[in-house]
Amino acid sequence: MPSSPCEKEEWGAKAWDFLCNLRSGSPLIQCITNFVSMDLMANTLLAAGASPAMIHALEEIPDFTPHVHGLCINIGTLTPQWLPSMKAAAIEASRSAKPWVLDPVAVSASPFRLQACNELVDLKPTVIRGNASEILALSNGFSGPNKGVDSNHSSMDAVEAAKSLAQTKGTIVAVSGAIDIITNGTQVVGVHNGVPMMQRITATGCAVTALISAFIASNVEHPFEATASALAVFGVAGELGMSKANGPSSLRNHLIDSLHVLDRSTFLSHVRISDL
Ligand SMILES: Nc1ncnc2c1ncn2[C@@H]1O[C@H](COP(=O)(O)OP(=O)(O)OP(=O)(O)O)[C@@H](O)[C@H]1O
Ligand SMILES: Cc1ncsc1CCO
Ligand SMILES: [Mg+2]
Repeated sequence: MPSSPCEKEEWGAKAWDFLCNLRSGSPLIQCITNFVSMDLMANTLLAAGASPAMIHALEEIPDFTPHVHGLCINIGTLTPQWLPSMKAAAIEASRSAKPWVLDPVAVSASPFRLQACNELVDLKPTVIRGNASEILALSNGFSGPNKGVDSNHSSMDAVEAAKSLAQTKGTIVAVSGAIDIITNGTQVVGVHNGVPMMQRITATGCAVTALISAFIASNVEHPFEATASALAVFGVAGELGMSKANGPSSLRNHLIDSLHVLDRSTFLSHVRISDL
């Protein structure tokens, strides 16, 4: 459903305020993530104004995690050795009332991955962010052949699965794609920003999940709106970056630069968030 001009302005102004809160507060975000995404994720957080820390040793969780503002857990290159750190950090975050986000990368690739993901979901992430194939698989408890870490579904195919997952698990669910879908089980919002070439850069999804962690850590009273805002800011940075890029490699750099210099009027003229 297209948004009214008033609704559009309200969402844009809110999303900008949330980015300002992130920039002024510079939250410390712990990321336990896959080897592919570490660089882009850390640089995305820095460009947005947050402070990333890729700390994953089980021995360090009790000392470090209580001091972070937000946590991002991503199972992209999961091994049995990493899972205890992820669970310990999630438990510590919940205990100290810090928001955390789960990225269920390639959840259907194996029963091991699905089981690990289900165990992490039971530790009550504030937000789950995946592509459409991942959210469909997680919601339906499906493990079987899929397209690895990439999606072979449209985000709109996953709206009901996302709502059902949000309702049964009591979390916010975000599905990335041409239209990013954000739901808390009742309300559904769409973000119509971004460019298709963002899919041709590995770990843009992982990076936006980390950005969601920083947005919800900086706006703890409003995790649903902050999640939509993070996706909109990242999408707008992609659009601005694309206007200077020649392909995926230069888009990666221009997206980071655009996120760093993003100003209010440019953001407000590009942001497209609406109720669905
Ligand atoms: N067709 C599209 N048009 C506009 N933006 C898109 C499109 N597809 C993806 N995006 C944007 O690209 C980013 C990454 O989303 P994507 O769904 O590709 O994540 P992903 O599959 O989890 O990626 P990865 O696993 O490589 O990190 C999101 O910000 C999303 O909004
Ligand atoms: C390519 C790839 N493989 C495992 S994680 C990852 C990064 C994108 O999700
Ligand atoms: Mg992904």
